[in-house]
Amino acid sequence: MVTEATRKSLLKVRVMDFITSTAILPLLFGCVGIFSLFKLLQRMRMKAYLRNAVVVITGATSGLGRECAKVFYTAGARLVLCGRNREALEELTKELAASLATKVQTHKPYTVAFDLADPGAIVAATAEILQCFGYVDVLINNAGISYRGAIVDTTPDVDKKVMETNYFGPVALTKALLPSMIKRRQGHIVAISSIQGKISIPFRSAYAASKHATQAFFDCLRAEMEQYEIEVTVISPGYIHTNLSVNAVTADGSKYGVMDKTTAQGRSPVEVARDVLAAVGKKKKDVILADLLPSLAIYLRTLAPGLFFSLMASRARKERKSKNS
Ligand SMILES: NC(=O)C1=CN([C@@H]2O[C@H](COP(=O)(O)OP(=O)(O)OC[C@H]3O[C@@H](n4cnc5c(N)ncnc54)[C@H](OP(=O)(O)O)[C@@H]3O)[C@@H](O)[C@H]2O)C=CC1
Ligand SMILES: CCCCCCCCCCCCCCCC(=O)OCC(=O)COP(=O)(O)O
Repeated sequence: MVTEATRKSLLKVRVMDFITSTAILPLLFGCVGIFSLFKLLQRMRMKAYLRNAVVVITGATSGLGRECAKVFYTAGARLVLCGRNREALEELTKELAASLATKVQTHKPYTVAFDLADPGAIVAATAEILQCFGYVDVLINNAGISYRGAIVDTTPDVDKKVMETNYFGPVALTKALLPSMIKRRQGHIVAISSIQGKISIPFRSAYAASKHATQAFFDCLRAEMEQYEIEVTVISPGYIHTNLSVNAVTADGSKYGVMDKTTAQGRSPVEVARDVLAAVGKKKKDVILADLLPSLAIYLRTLAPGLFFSLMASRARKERKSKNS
């Protein structure tokens, strides 16, 4: 009588016989080999692309921008670090110079301080940026502010401030740098958007609007720049543990000043910066860096908008209730 255990071991033997007697095993090894070789070549190409590249990072004084500065510096990029706070930029430059030796040659970064929300400052800043190395290979539009408030309470000045910082500023800087990239037929524009550039959640109107506008603008840019071989990457992260919520602006224009639980529980900016480096190195076009639920929510918004809107309305009700209690 054949027991269950004997039947299982017989089956195993037959499967092993099949694998060894056919071409499956060499085929399997071949596939793994080709895949590993492909990955190796991809990594080598990525490293070569970033080594010595002139990379401009806005919002380099804190959070994700600061961590991006570190990973791009370590990858051998020639950096131009931008932000409003000159001292913080200088401090970061010193910190980078003092960091441990890397395999590749590193370069002392330049710093350019300006306010992205001031349209008058962008022309002068662009000239200063171009003076650093003579050209720009990669522009990372990272700087941004968030917002918390109900639409009915929010002053138009707050809507404008968020749009100036997150949308009009990066758009103006990008446009100012494009002619030199087009002339060289080389360049890469990166926009750090957000999951909220793909879906809108309650009490974030100005922020979500600015990020949706960012996504739309840079998608148009990608299509228009293809003829010049200029790359455009839009990156949409979920929550990251930075000071974004602390620095957020509220309905009346005051600082929110609170580290939200969602922000505190967000991904480490170090990890996200590594993902940004990989996305840029691989010349990705559109990248979502978020957990399963926010990623699924994007599909839900497209495939079942009615259900998505009900979920957002219920979220708004809950948030209003918890604020009033
Ligand atoms: N944290 C998160 O959960 C998420 C963040 N993001 C995006 O990541 C990007 C970086 O934010 P994060 O690091 O989290 O937040 P931080 O508040 O830590 O950093 C924001 C950066 O933007 C700069 N900045 C703000 N306003 C201006 C301005 N008017 N002109 C010039 N620079 C300015 C700040 O510099 P200064 O020193 O001048 O204030 C700072 O360096 C933003 O675009 C944000 O929308 C996207 C998804 C999730
Ligand atoms: C098929 C099943 C799908 C189930 C979907 C359920 C819907 C869940 C809603 C999830 C909402 C996620 C919001 C994520 C927001 C986010 O990650 O924002 C990133 C930021 O930019 C953070 O900025 P903030 O200032 O808001 O902290």
